[in-house]
Amino acid sequence: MESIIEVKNLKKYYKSIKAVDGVSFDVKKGEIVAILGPNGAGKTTTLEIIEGLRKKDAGEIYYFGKKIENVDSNIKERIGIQLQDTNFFPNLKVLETLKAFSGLYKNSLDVNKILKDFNLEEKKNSKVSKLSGGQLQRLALATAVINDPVLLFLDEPTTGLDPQARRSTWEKISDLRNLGKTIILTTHYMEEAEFLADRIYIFDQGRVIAQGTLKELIHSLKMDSIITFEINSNGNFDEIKEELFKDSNFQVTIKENFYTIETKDVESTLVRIFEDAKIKKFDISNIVIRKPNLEDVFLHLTGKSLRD
Ligand SMILES: Nc1ncnc2c1ncn2[C@@H]1O[C@H](COP(=O)(O)OP(=O)(O)OP(=O)(O)O)[C@@H](O)[C@H]1O
Repeated sequence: MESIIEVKNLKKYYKSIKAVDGVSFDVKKGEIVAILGPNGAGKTTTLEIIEGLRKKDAGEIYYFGKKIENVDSNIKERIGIQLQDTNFFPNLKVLETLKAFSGLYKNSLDVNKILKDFNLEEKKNSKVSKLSGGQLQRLALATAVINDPVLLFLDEPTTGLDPQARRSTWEKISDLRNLGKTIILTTHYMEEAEFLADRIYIFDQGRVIAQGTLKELIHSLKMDSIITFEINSNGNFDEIKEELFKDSNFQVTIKENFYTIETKDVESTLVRIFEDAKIKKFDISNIVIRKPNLEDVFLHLTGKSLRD
């Protein structure tokens, strides 16, 4: 399938900080690609280099199959950018803001249709400074699509939003994909990448540490389920705590009285846990069996949590 963006061995160093350290990826026509990573992983720097807002130190960038050195006006007409913090003029009204953005392009969509599509009709005469976080985010998305771009860059499109506003932004982004847009977004929410992305690149410390579809990334863990539970004992539990399941081939993590066991065989693992509980006289509570997620992929690769 046709690549809309391709990046090869991109680098950007700030003195000793390797913000982007040899990143390669591509985005194909019609897909949503998520760059997932913790704070400081290099997501924004990567995006802003491709958008032409920062200079690269090394690497190659291809737009629509052609190698480019600068993001020229031809490309600018065909892309839409939502920055991490869009600073609108606070005293400008919503409609005025959209008109100002539409004036930047040769071709732009009808402003009234955009107001409707992004559920901002009621707010068209409100000053930007009076908008809620969710409304501001919708305005940022609306300004990013005003030129009807082929490719959309969304930098952390839902950071700071409450769960309801986040959901509705996700729906909006899905609608844009259904309209045929190609989208690259950054996020540090694994749920966002899980919900939206056709393919995911996991970033850490300026590098791509894993990539694939959600299914492929989870599959790479080679575990089917994760069982967590709490153990309580009347006896001196601390003494046996580390010894429990030591003779098993379980992958066990202990945090206070909470055990996490990764397993390919839920049934036999559960049998073993309850047998041990009976023999060694401890109680089990709060047992949860869940499927692995992107957080587990990240934890396995880096030994740390996405939100540390
Ligand atoms: N202009 C700059 N000068 C110096 N260091 C910078 C600059 N911009 C970014 N960095 C550093 O580069 C690294 C990557 O930053 P970047 O903003 O790209 O990460 P990020 O993954 O987007 O993080 P976040 O999720 O917090 O936005 C960080 O260590 C950051 O402090």
